Amino acid sequence: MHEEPILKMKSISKKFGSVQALYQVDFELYPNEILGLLGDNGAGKSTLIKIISGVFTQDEGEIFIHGKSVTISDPAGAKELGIETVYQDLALATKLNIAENIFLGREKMKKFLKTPIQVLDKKKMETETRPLLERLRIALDPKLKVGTLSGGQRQATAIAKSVFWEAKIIIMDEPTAALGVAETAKVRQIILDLKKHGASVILISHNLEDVFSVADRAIVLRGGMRVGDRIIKNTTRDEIVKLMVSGEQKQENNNVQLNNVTS
Ligand SMILES: Nc1ncnc2c1ncn2[C@@H]1O[C@H](COP(=O)(O)OP(=O)(O)OP(=O)(O)O)[C@@H](O)[C@H]1O
Repeated sequence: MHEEPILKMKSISKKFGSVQALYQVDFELYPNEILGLLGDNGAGKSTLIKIISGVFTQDEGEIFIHGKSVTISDPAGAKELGIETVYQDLALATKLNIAENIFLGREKMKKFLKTPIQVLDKKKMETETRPLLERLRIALDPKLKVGTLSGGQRQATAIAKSVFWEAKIIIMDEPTAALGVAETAKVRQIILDLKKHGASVILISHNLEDVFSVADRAIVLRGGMRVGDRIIKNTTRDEIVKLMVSGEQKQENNNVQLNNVTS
């Protein structure tokens, strides 16, 4: 791919005490791309996405959005840049309905003329949520309480929320963990729909089938370093597993850092 990345990270390093969680990691995400971020436990995946989503700040390295250098100092700053993260715990309010969750923190209020009274405009929130769910082919009534939904339906709600707020970059942390076969298939379809609607997705998953069924490309981390970058249609599950387990000993053409970096 030769177009400009929507997100580019250059030589990102992060230490926690004496633990080098990331070391000079380069990372790029292209417009309209689904990118799998893979690696064994402790490889540095969560640290990297937390830097992108403003939870952590890198010790070294630079981040560019559409070629422009940016500082992402907190999660609100990431949202302003169009970056939304769907964490494993989904951060939904189970006692509220789907529409109220979509608008959580950014509620629509009814205003009464000549009084300071404001109440939630539930009808408006539901009316705006309905076409959103239809667009993503999520067959759910916006009035359903999130507490009554299955794991897959909750995942769909969390994804719909990020779409509603026009995220350009959607980060998903293990979206199919703990889902059954049918629900996993539905979540994969929603991820493909996100791409159809113009978003770029970073997908962290231990499930290689997720990555092979939806992703265009995969970046592999190992021991805090980037050890592989593969176009999915040109690689195999075996090759990816080998990269995750032992990295690779030949220099790639895209600045992959090897374990024995000499600086
Ligand atoms: N807040 C923290 N404090 C101290 N060490 C941390 C912290 N977060 C991560 N680490 C360490 O940084 C390294 C990378 O961890 P990270 O969670 O990014 O890996 P991961 O690839 O997401 O792993 P997993 O798949 O197990 O979630 C690990 O050695 C981990 O113990």
